[in-house]
Amino acid sequence: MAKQNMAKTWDISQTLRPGLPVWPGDTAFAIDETWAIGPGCPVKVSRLTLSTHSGAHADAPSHYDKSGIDAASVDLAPYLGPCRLVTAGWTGEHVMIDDLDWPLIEGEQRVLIRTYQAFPHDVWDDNFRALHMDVIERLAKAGCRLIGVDAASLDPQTSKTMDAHHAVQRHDMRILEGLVFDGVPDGRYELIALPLKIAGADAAPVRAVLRELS
Ligand SMILES: Nc1ccccc1C(=O)C[C@H](N)C(=O)O
Ligand SMILES: [Zn+2]
Ligand SMILES: [Zn+2]
Repeated sequence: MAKQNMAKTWDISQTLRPGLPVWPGDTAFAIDETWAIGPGCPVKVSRLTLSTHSGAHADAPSHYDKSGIDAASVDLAPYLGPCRLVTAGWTGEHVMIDDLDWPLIEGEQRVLIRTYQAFPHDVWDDNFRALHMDVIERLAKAGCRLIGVDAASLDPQTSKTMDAHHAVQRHDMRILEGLVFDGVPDGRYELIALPLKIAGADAAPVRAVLRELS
């Protein structure tokens, strides 16, 4: 039988590992052995300790909305389907409306925004580029249901008002953060990034993948 051509895929997830850069003060990633293979024990089993916002993850509405639903309750449709990866300019605390190519974005239900030329895998970046809330409003008007970023948050690290998250809340959009776009060309892909089904969680890790559209 002819060898089936497999569609090209890109893993856009961070590796969850000890030393993973996390939000200042948040829970460090740890993995510990509960059992080890040896005499009388046929298996290795480990225990994970991690923040809900570790690595590539999906915020649940409960992260920014006191009456918001948890990660186990979100509909999966936004996290699975065609998306557009675009690159914002490289300067400024916020990605502004003029930093994005709106004719490419118009009509896209899932929009991924690259702010890093090279993802900071091994250091925490206090100055990641946030999205101006006007960008969220314009994305919602353009039909966007899910926003994905390579930054650690949609809002600046020092934000107390969480303007971008609350604009997302107003339009009931969904969020992916901590994605890694290095080596992935701008363009249209199939996004696969399903949040783990964790009851009560304000966010959940995802194994985020982009697949060539057939
Ligand atoms: N771990 C945290 C602890 C406190 C405040 C924010 C965070 C974040 O990680 C930011 C989050 N990813 C966000 O959705 O904005
Ligand atoms: Zn988050
Ligand atoms: Zn967030």
